[in-house]
Amino acid sequence: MSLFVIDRYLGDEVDSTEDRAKALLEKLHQQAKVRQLQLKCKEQKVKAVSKSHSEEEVVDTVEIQDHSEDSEKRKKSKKRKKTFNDETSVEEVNPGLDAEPEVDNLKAKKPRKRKINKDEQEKSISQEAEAEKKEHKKKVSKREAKKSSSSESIHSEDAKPVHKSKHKPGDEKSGKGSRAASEDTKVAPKKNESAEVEVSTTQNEKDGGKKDASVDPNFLLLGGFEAKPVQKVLPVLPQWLAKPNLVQKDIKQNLVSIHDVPYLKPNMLKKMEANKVKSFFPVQAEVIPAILHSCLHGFLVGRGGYRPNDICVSAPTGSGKTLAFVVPIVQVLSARVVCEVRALVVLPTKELAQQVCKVFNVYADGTGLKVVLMAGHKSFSKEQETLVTKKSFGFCSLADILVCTPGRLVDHIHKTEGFTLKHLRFLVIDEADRMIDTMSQDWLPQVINAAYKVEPHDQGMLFTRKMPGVPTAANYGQLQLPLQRLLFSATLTHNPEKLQKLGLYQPRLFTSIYKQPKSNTPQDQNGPSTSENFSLPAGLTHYYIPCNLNSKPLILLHFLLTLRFSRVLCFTNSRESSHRLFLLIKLFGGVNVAEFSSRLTPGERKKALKEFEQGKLQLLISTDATARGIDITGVKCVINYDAPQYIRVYVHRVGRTARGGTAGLAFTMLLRIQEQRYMNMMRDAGVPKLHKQLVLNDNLRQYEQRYEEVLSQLQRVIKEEQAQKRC
Ligand SMILES: Nc1ncnc2c1ncn2[C@@H]1O[C@H](COP(=O)(O)OP(=O)(O)OP(=O)(O)O)[C@@H](O)[C@H]1O
Repeated sequence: MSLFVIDRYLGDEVDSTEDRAKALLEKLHQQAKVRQLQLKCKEQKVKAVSKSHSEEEVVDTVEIQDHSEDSEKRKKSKKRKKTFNDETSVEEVNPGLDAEPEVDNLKAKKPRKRKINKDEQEKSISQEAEAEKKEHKKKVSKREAKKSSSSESIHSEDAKPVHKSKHKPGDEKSGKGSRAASEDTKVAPKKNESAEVEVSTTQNEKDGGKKDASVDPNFLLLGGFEAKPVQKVLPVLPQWLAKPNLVQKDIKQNLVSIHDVPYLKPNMLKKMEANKVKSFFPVQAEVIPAILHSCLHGFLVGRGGYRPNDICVSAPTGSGKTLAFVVPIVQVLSARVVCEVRALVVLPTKELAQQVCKVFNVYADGTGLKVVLMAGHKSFSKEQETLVTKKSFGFCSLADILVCTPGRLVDHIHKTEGFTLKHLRFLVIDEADRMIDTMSQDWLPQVINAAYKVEPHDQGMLFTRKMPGVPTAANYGQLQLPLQRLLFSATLTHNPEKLQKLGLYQPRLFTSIYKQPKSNTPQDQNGPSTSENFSLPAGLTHYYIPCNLNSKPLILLHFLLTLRFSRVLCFTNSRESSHRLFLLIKLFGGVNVAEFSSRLTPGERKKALKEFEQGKLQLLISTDATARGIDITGVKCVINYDAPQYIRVYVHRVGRTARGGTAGLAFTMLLRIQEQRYMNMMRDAGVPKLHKQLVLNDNLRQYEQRYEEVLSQLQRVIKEEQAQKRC
């Protein structure tokens, strides 16, 4: 019989956990022992009856186990074999009874059993056997029902091993352990187990698996592997971008007396008054003290690991950003003893570099500071001469403040002997968004490498600068010069990915583009959006003029000749278009006009700008070369003869008027086909309402005849120019 048991077990060995099998076997073992005790007390006849019952029971039990162990796939067969070999000593098995109570019963009944007669014994045994049989049948039917049930019953099967795996192997050896093991299949799980059970059960219910009535409530239900809705990941801006320092847009309403701005020295205040600057514009009132504060503890040495915050400024065109860096740099550097390049200002164009250099010269006058322009306006060798000089003891710098374009700067870094940026304290990047776009030229990493370059003879020197790394005591134990980056633009990107290219250190953002969060949603709490959203001068009024290709030049002539607009800056999208329009207006006559584009030599461009500024020209026709940063006083009106393709271009073009808190007009000529796209672009960028300016055909008729004549002349002139070019 026992051999049969073993064979059946081995043959049908299937999935269940080791623990569960052990516990079950332990239970069977106990029951067999009890049975043995009982059998010893019984007569031979009774034994035979009992044996026949037991045989039936064993078959049942084996069947039950076959069912229950269908899921025992992970059990190792070796171990299993061993366990069942041990079991071979069990002659009879009665799996339906709980072991322990039976033993107790037996102990109590033993003395009495001797007295009861054979019939009574037989009766009681057959009753017992019947009861056992019924109980087994019940269990078998339950298990079968469970097996046939859906995924829920699979979960319940899975649950059992989890529950049982909590047993300590040692416990199973003792009787107590065996009871614990047997009880464990029915008793509610311990604290953390119950959590698992509850979660899985509720999940199961949630998942729509209606609880099968046939499932034993004592079994664990695990599972709930249903796909859950994936939460959308919202972009979160870094704190410095999400919560910037707000700069007021309206200049006139927010002027701050120069005496109310902290950290300014009397010398500087005097100089400002001498230049008729009595109040600071909002951006200056915010940024100047911030830069000066970062230099309070000496501009040369970063003590105890001190490294100043980098500063980013995004303020409208004409809001005074230039003075916001010129004033603090000049004040701080005027305390220097030895002339070294301590401030480097990088700008995208020659004209801009010249303009900024001029402002530095005004404020550095009388301080002993040397301001040098390096933008390709002189030959390379002449620039080298203005940068360094060779003395008996080595090279000496001739510049404290260097204003340059990136191309020329990189050339000098590599080719000018004795030129060093090792003492650089301020790196100013004006028109920073444009400069980020030109980062593909790799100029910034080259500047940074030059600033942190350590030459052999520098080793062990007091202020040798190391490339900033992890802030440790060792890294900051040494005194060194801090390098601070200052970024300025009217259209500075708020895109952290782009700004990351600049390797900013704990930056502070000063901006006039800031939307207060409307709600508590995470999107709104992120502060300004990273989408292209710009602020424009408060004094600027925007118009658009619906037109067609033929009426465009006539409308311009109407503005100049009839409406008598003066100091008009007119933008086209290409230098060819610029030149053609310039020739047309010139041939038409009656307007003082000049052009500004890369067709002209730097000298011709300079002359054109100067004459326009002096009011000698009524109209300056330009490409986007003058769109950025150029500060021409008195520009009353900007006309976009060709509609700009990008919002940044629009912002910079129209920003040539309404500067420094003054009023200005911006007109854009739009073909019917361009209108919708243009309006969408303006709306998305948060540009204030555009006014429609209609020009009646009647007003243009007076120019039509002359215009026809000029067109034929224009063809001829252009042909001549092309012929000259070929020669
Ligand atoms: N505090 C001030 N008081 C009077 N005028 C000022 C003051 N600050 C700047 N300005 C004048 O305002 C004009 C615009 O200044 P600036 O060129 O610095 O503007 P910006 O912000 O750099 O413009 P853009 O973005 O176009 O380069 C200049 O003519 C400048 O002289």
